Amino acid sequence: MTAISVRNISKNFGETRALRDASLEASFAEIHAIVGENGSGKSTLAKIISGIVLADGGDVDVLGHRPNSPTEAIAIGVSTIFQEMMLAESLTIWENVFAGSDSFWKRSSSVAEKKRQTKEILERLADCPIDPDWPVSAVPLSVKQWIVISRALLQKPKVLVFDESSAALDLDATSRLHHEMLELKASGTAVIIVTHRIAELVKFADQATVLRDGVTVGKIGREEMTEENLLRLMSATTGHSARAASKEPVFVGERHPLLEASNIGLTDGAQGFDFNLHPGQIVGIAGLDGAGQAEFVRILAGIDKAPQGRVTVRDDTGMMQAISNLSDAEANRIAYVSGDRKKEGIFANLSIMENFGLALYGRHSNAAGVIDQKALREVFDREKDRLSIKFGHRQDKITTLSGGNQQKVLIARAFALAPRIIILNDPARGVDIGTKQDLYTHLRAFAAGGGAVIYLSTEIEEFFNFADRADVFFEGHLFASFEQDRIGEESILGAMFGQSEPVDMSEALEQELPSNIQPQATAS
Ligand SMILES: Nc1ncnc2c1ncn2[C@@H]1O[C@H](COP(=O)(O)OP(=O)(O)OP(=O)(O)O)[C@@H](O)[C@H]1O
Repeated sequence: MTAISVRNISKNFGETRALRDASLEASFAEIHAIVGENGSGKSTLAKIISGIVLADGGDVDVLGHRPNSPTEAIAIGVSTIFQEMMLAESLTIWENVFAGSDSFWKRSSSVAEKKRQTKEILERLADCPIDPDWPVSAVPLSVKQWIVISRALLQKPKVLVFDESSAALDLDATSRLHHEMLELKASGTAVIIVTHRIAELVKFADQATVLRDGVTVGKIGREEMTEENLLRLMSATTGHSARAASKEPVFVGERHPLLEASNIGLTDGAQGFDFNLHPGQIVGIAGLDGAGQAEFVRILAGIDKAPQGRVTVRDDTGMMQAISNLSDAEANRIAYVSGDRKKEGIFANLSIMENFGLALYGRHSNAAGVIDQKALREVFDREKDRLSIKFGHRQDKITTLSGGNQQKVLIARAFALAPRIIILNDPARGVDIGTKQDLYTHLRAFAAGGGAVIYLSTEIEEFFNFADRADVFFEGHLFASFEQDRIGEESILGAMFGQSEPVDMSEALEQELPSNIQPQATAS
């Protein structure tokens, strides 16, 4: 039975044609994915189904209605989970879970009951103890994502729309989420999911609608659902799928570490661990949510201070300089790209250009502080071409960009800073597969030129054919380290669950350089 039938939809935002001819048919008891490159119109289509955006043209039938507002959509049984988390940070967890719910449940449940339900669902989903009275501001990004998900699930929807493009969920959490989706499907719900995680989608979606430049270019059923088929349809014009993840030429040069972290403890009194990074090296960082890896990369980037231990970077003269705050990091050309772009990355009220240029003003202004806008625009144009950022005008607000394109602006800003070390904290969340491949190519070229990369990812597949070393965190410390040829799903997953022998990183410091970094032949 058809739950959703939208046909020949068009939608413009000013001059941007977000959807030109989009159609989607989904049944009850079905998991239906919407896939496509960044900016292809996936979120816009999802928002039309949820009544958040109104179509300019075409037929919309959702559960027999054409929802004209989110409230109308909720009233007919549509729940939505969006990319950009809508949470009131100063309120408690339970207040957020039940925000706006009283009108649907007609104040049927007491505060105590709401708290009980919040605790029950969140502990199941987040797999950790939760106090419903905690303020949302105190919980990590992944728990915030679960709060938004719980809010939608508790409404027992007939249609659930899930725009997961930037979901902050690790591997284990993703499988719990898939389990919830399968349960919903079994109870008859039509689950619509917007995703870039093609490899996972192939395992559990029943149908996929593929968008390219605002047009539905195909629908793929369970039997034909392979990564190759999806990628071919998604990127027929760009040929991204054909791009092999080949290794670039490697950096030939400096033998000494560029960055060293010694005796780092993420909590006071913790057993310390060491870490090093050489020029030309790409180090992947993994771990289950809460294992310490996110805190660690923030320390390396000078954002937070290590409770214990010391981070140093070799400066241009060969001296090791301490990194204890952001200005140390900036002075030593360490750039940071956050995956939590809403909290740490973008300034929602500023334009695309302002968001890009903020950190560059110092470099492109004269002695009187006047910014050289022309020079800045040139840098922007170069970076936007490099990362294929799609937008209307430079002066449009950054929030008018699709999620993936916002993320690209932040990556472009990091490159434009001409860093020596780039630290990326799950940067590919919400970024389409073609752009991911481009990002890997840029990062490899950056490393080949003598830069060094620290790349935290919740998708360990990202490390394959890309990272020179993968360091895995477990229970608050660096637990295992794998060189290139040992980077694989089994090794990394095992370590994420604490299943391999911890390595002694102080020994690793003494060891040979990674195989891809050859010492330079010295002319004598
Ligand atoms: N509110 C808005 N104002 C202006 N332009 C918008 C708005 N919302 C979306 N767009 C534009 O419409 C196009 C499609 O955006 P949409 O968010 O639907 O893409 P998407 O496929 O979900 O992308 P992503 O994978 O990056 O999340 C983009 O070019 C985007 O910049």
